[in-house]
Amino acid sequence: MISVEEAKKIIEQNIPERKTQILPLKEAFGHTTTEDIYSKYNIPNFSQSSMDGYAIRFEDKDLKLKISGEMQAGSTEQFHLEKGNACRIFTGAPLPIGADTIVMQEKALTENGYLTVHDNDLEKGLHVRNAGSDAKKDSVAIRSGSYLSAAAIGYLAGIGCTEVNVFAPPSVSLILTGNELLQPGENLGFGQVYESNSYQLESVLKQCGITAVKSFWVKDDPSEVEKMLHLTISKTDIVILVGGVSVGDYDFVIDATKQCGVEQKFHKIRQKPGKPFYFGTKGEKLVFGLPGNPSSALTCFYLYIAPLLSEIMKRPAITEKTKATSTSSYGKKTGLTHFLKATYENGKVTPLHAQESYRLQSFAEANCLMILPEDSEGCKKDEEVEIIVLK
Ligand SMILES: Nc1nc2c(c(=O)[nH]1)N[C@H]1C(S)=C(S)[C@@H](COP(=O)(O)OP(=O)(O)OC[C@H]3O[C@@H](n4cnc5c(N)ncnc54)[C@H](O)[C@@H]3O)O[C@H]1N2
Ligand code: MOO
Repeated sequence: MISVEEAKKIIEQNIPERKTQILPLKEAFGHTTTEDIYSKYNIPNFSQSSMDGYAIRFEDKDLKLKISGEMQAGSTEQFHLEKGNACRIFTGAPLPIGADTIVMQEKALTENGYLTVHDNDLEKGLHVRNAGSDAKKDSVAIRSGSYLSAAAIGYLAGIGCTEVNVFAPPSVSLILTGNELLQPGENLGFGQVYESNSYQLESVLKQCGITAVKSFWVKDDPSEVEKMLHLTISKTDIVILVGGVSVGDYDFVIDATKQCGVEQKFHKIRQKPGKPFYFGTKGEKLVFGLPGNPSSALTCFYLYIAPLLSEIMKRPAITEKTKATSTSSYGKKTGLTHFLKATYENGKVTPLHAQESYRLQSFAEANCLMILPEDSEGCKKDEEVEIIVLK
């Protein structure tokens, strides 16, 4: 058995080469750019008004100005503003040639086609959006390695971009093993268990930006497990087997990985939950074996697979390590790192009541995992501990 830190290091040493992908802009949310993106145009492409009002020459502000024209958003014809004149203008409309300042209509009086300005705060250039102020023609609008937030997608659309080169999400297969598993919706019979791992894992994979997930169910039958592993390794970048990684007579996952030529990197970690976690590789393909207990499976995912996916796709992490003060004491034996389902608020962390790995009830309430290191005997009330916040 290896330590949590050793397991993390081994996974980091086996990160496959990153792939890139060109995506239509509307599908690129949450991805990270692989190259600088240039603006083909000055944005805005013309100087424009940011208010409904009147365009004037600043030097004319104290004169009675003749309103000699009108510009609305979408006007494609240019208008020349002569000295001593004003032009009616609306938000987003091009500034007339010669105008340099916008007077808000609330700060102007009009009478018989003439305008007087009543704005003590008027400055030259007020309410003018200069051409190229949001992006300069032929300059970098978004740097390589930028996370594409909703705002970034909007900004790229605003400079006329239609597609972007991003780090590609790996494709993932989930193989759920177990004769006892039943789909939610069916009547639960004696000895049966609702299959919940694919639900939580597909959800958290989605949170990690992975939508190309295929889930397969196989019985506890060595040849079925092997056949499915063989098929999924050939078709996807990452295979996650769930259940059947322990030492029982019907746990066939480790044998199947051997039969499929997967090189074992580790099996079993000194941690609770998730002790029998498995990791192996076949070429660039990664194979994980998550323990079947739902709480163990999800904990291992947060600890090891989520950070790996963030690294592959250069996305922000979905967890964050920080420190907090424990509101209660918690005792444990030395030898395993414990990850307790807990709640975190205002710098304080409270371990929840149900820590057994078959239970998801406390996990459903938790917003963090409290870390009690391998060599510790737990923590005391008011002691500072490390936690992993689940975003
Ligand atoms: N003699 C030993 N027995 C066990 C050990 C050990 O060290 N020595 N380790 C225990 C630990 S810790 C864990 S964790 C489990 C892991 O077992 P497996 O990965 O082989 O998982 P299964 O036996 O297939 O299932 C465990 C448990 O989880 C339920 N399960 C499985 N898949 C799903 C699913 N998709 N949805 C919902 N529930 C699922 C399954 O019904 C079992 O109750 O091994 C211990 N044993
Ligand atoms: O480690 Mo197991 O994952 O405790 O139930």
